[in-house]
Amino acid sequence: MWTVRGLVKHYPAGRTRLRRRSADAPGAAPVRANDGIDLDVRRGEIFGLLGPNGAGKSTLVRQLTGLLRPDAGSITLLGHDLVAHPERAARLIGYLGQESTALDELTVALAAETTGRLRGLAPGTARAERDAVLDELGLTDIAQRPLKRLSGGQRRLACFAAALVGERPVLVLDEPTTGMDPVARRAVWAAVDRRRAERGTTVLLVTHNVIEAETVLDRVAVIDRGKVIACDTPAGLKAMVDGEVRLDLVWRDEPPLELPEITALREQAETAGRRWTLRLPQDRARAVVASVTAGEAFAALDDFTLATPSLEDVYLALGGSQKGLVKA
Ligand SMILES: Nc1ncnc2c1ncn2[C@@H]1O[C@H](COP(=O)(O)OP(=O)(O)OP(=O)(O)O)[C@@H](O)[C@H]1O
Repeated sequence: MWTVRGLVKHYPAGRTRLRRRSADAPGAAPVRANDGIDLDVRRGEIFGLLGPNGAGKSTLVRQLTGLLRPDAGSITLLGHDLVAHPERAARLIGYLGQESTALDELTVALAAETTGRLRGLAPGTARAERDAVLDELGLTDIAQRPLKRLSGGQRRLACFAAALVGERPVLVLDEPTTGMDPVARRAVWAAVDRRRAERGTTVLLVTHNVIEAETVLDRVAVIDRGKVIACDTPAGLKAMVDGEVRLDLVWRDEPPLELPEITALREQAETAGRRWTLRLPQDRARAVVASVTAGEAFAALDDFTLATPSLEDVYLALGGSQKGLVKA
């Protein structure tokens, strides 16, 4: 129902956000933010875009929602050509972007009601939908507070509520749960599930949060440097690194490098301060745990954890260009 083929988007050199210094150099190349993206999102699915900072996710989403014109490629949503008719996206998609500045001056109730009115609801219907959605998300008590006086998580939830008013068949959520507490997160996923079950709503979700991605997504496209480097169910992707485990060792102070087994481990470890992360076959991990917990090294160890692979490990196994997915 949502088909994307050969999508390309360049930003001119010199207007780059993250690479400003190199882009200012004379002759700097334009940024190829999306570099030939193909996607097929099915009706009723919760489809994720996962990738590190600067991978090109927001650029892709802005094109998919008709806000940014691609340099090349095609986008069709529910039979509509969104490259030729980007204005049609607003009738098909409820979009929650990363920023809420447009709604910040309004109260929670007015933000929801106004969104409903802008989407063509009659005044009475907009008010009724507003009340229902605020109640569903537990926002009734703060309905009369302006968004700019709320905490980051509350503001995010209020914007999510507004995006739900005036039902659209597709929801695009760009990191919807950032800053939310667990109660608010659960309310978001319950609201998404309900719409999918009752109306077959399709959801495109941009996320950095690996745990959330693994629990809520039906399928996920891993994006790196403007390309889709893998696309499958979370379980399908994780099967690629089956048999590997992640071992984290946290040293109290300095690692005991006088011990040869520890020096050998350092070669394979990714280090971040006192933490060493190793990705190892299961039996090798067991042997390493046995040696660091039984021997002299144990006294120097503050903590250790063994974990099954996550989508982060999949990203690294696929040759991802960054050290990981986690937002800096
Ligand atoms: N308006 C812009 N002008 C110039 N370059 C841009 C612009 N927006 C993004 N870029 C560049 O395009 C690339 C992709 O950025 P994009 O924001 O799409 O990534 P992202 O995956 O959404 O990152 P994040 O997770 O940080 O939001 C980056 O190199 C970025 O610096």
